[in-house]
Amino acid sequence: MKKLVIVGCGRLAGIVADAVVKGLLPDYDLVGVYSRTASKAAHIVHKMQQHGKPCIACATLEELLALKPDYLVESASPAAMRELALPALRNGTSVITLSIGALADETFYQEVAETAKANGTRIYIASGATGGFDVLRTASLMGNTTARFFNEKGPNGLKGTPVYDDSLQTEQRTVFSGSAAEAIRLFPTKVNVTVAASRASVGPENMQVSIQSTPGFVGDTQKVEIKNDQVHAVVDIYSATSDIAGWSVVSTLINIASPIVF
Ligand SMILES: NC(=O)C1=CN([C@@H]2O[C@H](COP(=O)(O)OP(=O)(O)OC[C@H]3O[C@@H](n4cnc5c(N)ncnc54)[C@H](OP(=O)(O)O)[C@@H]3O)[C@@H](O)[C@H]2O)C=CC1
Ligand SMILES: O=C([O-])CC(=O)C(=O)O
Repeated sequence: MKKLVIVGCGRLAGIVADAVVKGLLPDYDLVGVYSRTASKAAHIVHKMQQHGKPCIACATLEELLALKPDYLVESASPAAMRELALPALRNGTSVITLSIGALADETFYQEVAETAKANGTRIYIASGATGGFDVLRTASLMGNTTARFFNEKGPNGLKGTPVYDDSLQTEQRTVFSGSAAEAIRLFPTKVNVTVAASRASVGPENMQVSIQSTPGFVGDTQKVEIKNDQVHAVVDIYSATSDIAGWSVVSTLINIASPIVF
């Protein structure tokens, strides 16, 4: 059995824990969880215990890593990913991350890659609310490639960000246009998808991103378009909630343990 832990016990972590309970991840034991607010970690532990699965709530990241997990699911934030990636990799723990925005920083990205290699560990970039990383990478390898990313949200999905004002409730507007690197700086927890798609293709500085706010729109559309001399591919995903991102972690974990890999 592989030892699994989770950092960041919110909505998406709950989907992973439920998958363990439902028997969708038979190759893993969820041995520990850690979250900024202790009660969130305790909630997952309680659920696991109700199903006869031992799991502990750790008070610190160090305590969690001392469990010597094989895999750590990061479902917290890009800031958390920045803090935990190197210690986890040095601990012999591979990381499945949803907060790919942390990997927009080139220096950090290289350091993570070198540390993973030196320790026989890996970072797995979950497809999250987008996907098609196989075709994005393949088309990029062919050369002369451009890529762009379009995200549509409702105004409520932008509340608390620097671009939000009440006029967005009645007016459709492009609220951001720039690179994926700039996008994740402005919306640190909302556009991990753009950095993920960029890392599979042209990189965060070269992925052109636009974000449109549409009154009354519920959920997110994430559309990646890649072009080279021969290929034109569009990955266009609408999702009513972000649950697809939690399920993409379940899918990644199944892949890691599977004799047949997608
Ligand atoms: N790649 C993708 O497509 C997507 C990626 N995401 C990423 O996944 C993350 C999780 O999403 P979601 O589950 O919906 O978010 P939630 O806010 O529901 O859960 C995140 C949890 O992580 C905890 N947390 C935050 N920072 C830290 C930290 N430094 N150390 C430990 N715990 C921490 C939060 O604590 P507290 O309760 O104290 O706030 C919260 O309980 C997002 O922040 C985003 O970065 C999300 C959607 C799609
Ligand atoms: O809107 C979504 O579900 C995608 C998201 O949060 C992200 O990329 O960080």
